[in-house]
Amino acid sequence: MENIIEINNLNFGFDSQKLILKNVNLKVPKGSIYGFLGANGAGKSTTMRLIMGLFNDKTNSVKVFNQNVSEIYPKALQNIGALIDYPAFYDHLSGYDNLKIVCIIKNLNTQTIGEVLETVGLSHARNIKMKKYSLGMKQRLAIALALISNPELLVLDEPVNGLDPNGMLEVRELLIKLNREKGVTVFISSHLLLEIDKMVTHLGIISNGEIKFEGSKEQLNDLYKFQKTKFHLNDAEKFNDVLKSQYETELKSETEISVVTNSQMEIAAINTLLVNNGAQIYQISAAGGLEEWFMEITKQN
Ligand SMILES: Nc1ncnc2c1ncn2[C@@H]1O[C@H](COP(=O)(O)OP(=O)(O)OP(=O)(O)O)[C@@H](O)[C@H]1O
Repeated sequence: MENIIEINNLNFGFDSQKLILKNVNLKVPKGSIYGFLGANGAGKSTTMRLIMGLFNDKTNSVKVFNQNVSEIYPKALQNIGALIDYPAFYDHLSGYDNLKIVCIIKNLNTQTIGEVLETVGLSHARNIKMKKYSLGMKQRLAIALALISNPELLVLDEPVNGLDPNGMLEVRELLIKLNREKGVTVFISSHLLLEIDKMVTHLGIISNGEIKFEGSKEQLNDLYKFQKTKFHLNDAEKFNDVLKSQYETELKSETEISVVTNSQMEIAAINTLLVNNGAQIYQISAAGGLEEWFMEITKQN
């Protein structure tokens, strides 16, 4: 599959004393919605700025559209819509007029404004002054701004930050629509795993400047799904002794054991072993799931 963004062995720091990004490798397939996840300060914005050529990568480790970043800008900016910092809008002007100003400055056709406002669901508010826009509407106008040159790639840094669940839903539905209907590749950063998980096809997880996971959604699901399984049962201490020679276990309470498991078959085998040893099983459940797993791998250390 063709990659629209590719980063190979990137090391980057603002001074020679401290690396902010450490041996970062990242591949954003064309046509994907790629979620770039990490806690505050993990290095997401720095990576995005390097992709956009806003920070200088002297090592030529970052490629966009198969070319070194240092060679493609500013021309390639026509083909990339970016939302890195929240854009400065004029509050006393309408959404339409704000976009018009940008079109004039960038020498773009103002006729596309109507279509872009339609895409982001703001046609009804095109003549309303921005000061009356909700946060969700402002965010969608910011995305409209990124879309104005009809780009192939969208690079969005925390576009759902500060939005309420409704605003997040609006932005999510918009991005999925752009991806499905217009084939736009979306590279989106966030620290909100559960929100991002609802829209992405691919994920990269960064922690403390290092990529901890990269792959498709399916690969991610396979990875965390069977990691730990909780067995709720009688006399957990006794049955923990039964399991611990064969499995990696943790005694959680008098009635709970957590076991590292790698497949459904293994969960069934443990269950049989426990029952054959006289255990009464009350409940079997996955420990934590995606969010717990994410917290674990993004723990700053
Ligand atoms: N211009 C800069 N000069 C020096 N250090 C910086 C600069 N920009 C960012 N950093 C540092 O780089 C590290 C990564 O920051 P970055 O903004 O990339 O993280 P982030 O994952 O985007 O986090 P957040 O969600 O908080 O924006 C942080 O320790 C930050 O303090």
